[in-house]
Amino acid sequence: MVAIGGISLPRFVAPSLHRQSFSPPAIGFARFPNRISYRSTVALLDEVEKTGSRAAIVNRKVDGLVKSDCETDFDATLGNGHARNSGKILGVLSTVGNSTNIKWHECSVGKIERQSLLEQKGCVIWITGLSGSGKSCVACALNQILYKMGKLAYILDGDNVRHGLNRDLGFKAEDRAENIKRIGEVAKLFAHAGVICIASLISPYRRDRDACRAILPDGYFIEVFMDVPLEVCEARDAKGLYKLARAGKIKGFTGIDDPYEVPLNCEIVLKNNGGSPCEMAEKVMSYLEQKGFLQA
Ligand SMILES: Nc1ncnc2c1ncn2[C@@H]1O[C@H](COP(=O)(O)OS(=O)(=O)O)[C@@H](OP(=O)(O)O)[C@H]1O
Ligand SMILES: Nc1ncnc2c1ncn2[C@@H]1O[C@H](COP(=O)(O)OP(=O)(O)O)[C@@H](O)[C@H]1O
Repeated sequence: MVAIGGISLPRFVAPSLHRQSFSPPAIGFARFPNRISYRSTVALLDEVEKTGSRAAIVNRKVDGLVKSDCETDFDATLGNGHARNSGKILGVLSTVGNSTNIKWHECSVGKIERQSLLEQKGCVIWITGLSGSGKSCVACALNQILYKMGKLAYILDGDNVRHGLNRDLGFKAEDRAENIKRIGEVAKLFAHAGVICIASLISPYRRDRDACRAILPDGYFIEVFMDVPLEVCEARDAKGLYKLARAGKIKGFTGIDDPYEVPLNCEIVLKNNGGSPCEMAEKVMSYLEQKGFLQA
């Protein structure tokens, strides 16, 4: 661990911190001296307008950009994939679920361009585990480490999203399924935006987690299991909810009278006594680095 500005940071971030300043990068073209200039951007955009496609940018390999397989996958899962799955394509209009006569709009600034801008790859880190297992602490520690490295992450915390988007949902199985589905879809959009999206929610049912995995390209859904026994979570009881559940004042509480299905083949397992949240986040960082998510 190293202590910088009163914040303890794990070893993982120390080398880069020695080399570079802490300030978050400025936004705008000025930040990318090694990238395409404003003048040539305008020229390219003119060409895009003329040809009506993003191919001008992609095929000219500006800044080494090439449309990758993964982007094709993302495009498919975002729009056309759904239309194709619905089996009903009416010329350029599609029917997706109950949405009739809709059309997918393309833009010349795509995932590859955003990745290049952010110097990272968007993905979803899905942290699952019992209440009190340490999901939020790990999510926050991970977010801090990434921020200090100049990487953009965003946390979708079950508790927080239930304050807004999912405020209409309770804790019955179908409400949890809807909660997880919506957060999965939002997380996919963040990943497509190039952001490292950290979803932290109990997500107790395997089927619901697997459905979120299925809407992302292979490798872009990273499931992290907080492997902390119920007794430990209950002893922590940070919010006093286990006590209420044991007293019968909360019904259907995960681990008490509602099931938690342990992941069978997740990417990362964080065991109880595996160290502080920061040390656990360091393990996730190693995975991200090894898989190339910390570069464009
Ligand atoms: N019945 C029941 N079961 C489990 N948890 C409950 C329940 N009622 C309220 N809470 C509080 O809601 C938080 C879990 O919300 P999630 O959106 O993560 O749950 S789920 O994924 O839809 O199962 C959870 O937060 P965490 O402790 O951070 O996990 C609890 O604070
Ligand atoms: N790695 C850890 N080791 C020991 N205690 C922890 C650890 N991570 C979290 N805790 C404790 O557990 C409590 C619940 O953590 P939290 O992140 O809120 O869990 P969750 O989001 O899964 O409900 C916190 O009050 C914290 O003190």
